[in-house]
Amino acid sequence: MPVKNSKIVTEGDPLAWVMAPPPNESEEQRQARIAAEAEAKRISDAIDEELQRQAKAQKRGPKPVKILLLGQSESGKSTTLKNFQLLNTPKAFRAERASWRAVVHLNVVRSIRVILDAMAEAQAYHASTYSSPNTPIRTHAPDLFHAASGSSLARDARAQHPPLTAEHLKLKLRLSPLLQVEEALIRKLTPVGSGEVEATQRTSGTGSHADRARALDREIAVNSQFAWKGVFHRMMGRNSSDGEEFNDPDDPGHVLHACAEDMITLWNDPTIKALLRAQGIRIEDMPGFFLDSIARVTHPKYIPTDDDILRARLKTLGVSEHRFTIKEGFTGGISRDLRIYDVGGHRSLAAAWAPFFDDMNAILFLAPLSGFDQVLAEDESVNRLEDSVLLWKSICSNPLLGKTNLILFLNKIDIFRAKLEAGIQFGQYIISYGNRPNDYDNTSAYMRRKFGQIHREYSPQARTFYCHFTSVTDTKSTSTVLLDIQESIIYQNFKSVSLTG
Ligand SMILES: Nc1nc2c(ncn2[C@@H]2O[C@H](COP(=O)(O)OP(=O)(O)OP(=O)(O)O)[C@@H](O)[C@H]2O)c(=O)[nH]1
Ligand SMILES: [Mg+2]
Repeated sequence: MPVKNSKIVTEGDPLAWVMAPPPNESEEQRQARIAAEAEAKRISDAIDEELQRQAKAQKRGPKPVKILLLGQSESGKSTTLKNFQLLNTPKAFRAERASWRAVVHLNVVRSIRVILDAMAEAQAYHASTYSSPNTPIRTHAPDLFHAASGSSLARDARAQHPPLTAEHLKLKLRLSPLLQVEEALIRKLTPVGSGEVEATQRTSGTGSHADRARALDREIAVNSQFAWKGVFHRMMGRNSSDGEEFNDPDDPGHVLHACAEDMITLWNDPTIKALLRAQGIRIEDMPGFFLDSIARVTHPKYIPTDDDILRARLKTLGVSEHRFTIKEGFTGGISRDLRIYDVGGHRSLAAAWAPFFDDMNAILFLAPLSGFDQVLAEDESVNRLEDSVLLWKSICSNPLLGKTNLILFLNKIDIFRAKLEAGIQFGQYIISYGNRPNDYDNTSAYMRRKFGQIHREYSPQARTFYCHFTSVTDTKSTSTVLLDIQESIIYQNFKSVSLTG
């Protein structure tokens, strides 16, 4: 019987033929099949019901708010992310403090290495009459504004290397174990597959001969924050986050502690300070500067503070998504999912990310104003501020991002101010600024106008220019701005007054 029926049913319908019961089915088999089919249908209905419930819930629930952080390397993207974490998930942020200890240590060692390299260059200079040849370097950006790389300025100053004494050379020798510490820290921070060590420039980057030599130095970049954090959690004692000592006898922190006094002596030595000045190196403006706190950060019981974590420098590799739930109260009673995307700002990639992020509610673009007298680590013929302007232009003009809100942070204004106050002439690097006053108000307003002009001219369709002068290592002022941004995006209602401060 079933054979006949199934034949009739399957005619012209291959799918029905496949689904049809087997030709010689017994009554017992038929019952079992019908029971199995009923069970399968029950399960399938339950799945459908769940899917429908989820779809309804998703329709009802507000969409997640998505923000992409963009900007050149060292512009402050990851630091801004840390501010979002501190604002929305302070407990989780603080629970990970101990993991940052090694990063701070690595930063200290790198700063000391910059000094040791500068000393080596001074020694070489005094040992011979060698003077470096003038390498041709592009001095201006033709289309936007004229920006000089500054190499010739640094070259002039280098002629005044103060001579080093035997005491200096002894100090240099005693600090050499730090080089092994750097290796050990790098190995620990980059478990297999989680990071990469790349050639990069560590100095303030005035493009001098010294900088070119240092371009061969390495900076580590990590892919997944969790991989390296995990390693350090395992290294720590049980109550480490409360300030317990590292229990591991191989902890590189022990060597740092042993070298602390020598590092302090070196950093405070007037000849060394003069030497750094002569070579145009401003360590205090470099990322991850902790030399004014050596005793504290090398103490065996040292646990980084919020400020230390924000100042610690660890280069980002790749892209990472960070999820938060914005708590009720911030958003007037509703709770919303917030997703922040942090990408590595290496030059070859920064602009390439953009098209993958056309569904962002906002792009937060960081342009460090302090880079006006620096060149890129990746390409020393390019002025950093000029590079930021070009990247900004490419984001503004990208048709895929035409409807995305762009929020500009003119960042690192603390370093920017310090440089101007130290007498570094803005107009000497940003040639188009000419000889207008070298003060913060005029120079910052000039740059804001430049970025605003590009935004206006290159946006595919009209949109508002949101700009803020920031120093994202300052958590207090940054949290006010970020709160404003979170709320503005949620309500699709940017408060231009508070954002264009
Ligand atoms: N003084 C000062 N330092 C800052 C400021 N913003 C960031 N920094 C420091 O600059 C360094 C680089 O910041 P990051 O946030 O790591 O830069 P990034 O844009 O994520 O860089 P990549 O990961 O290489 O793309 C860190 O050591 C920060 O502490 C600022 O406004 N002022
Ligand atoms: Mg980063």
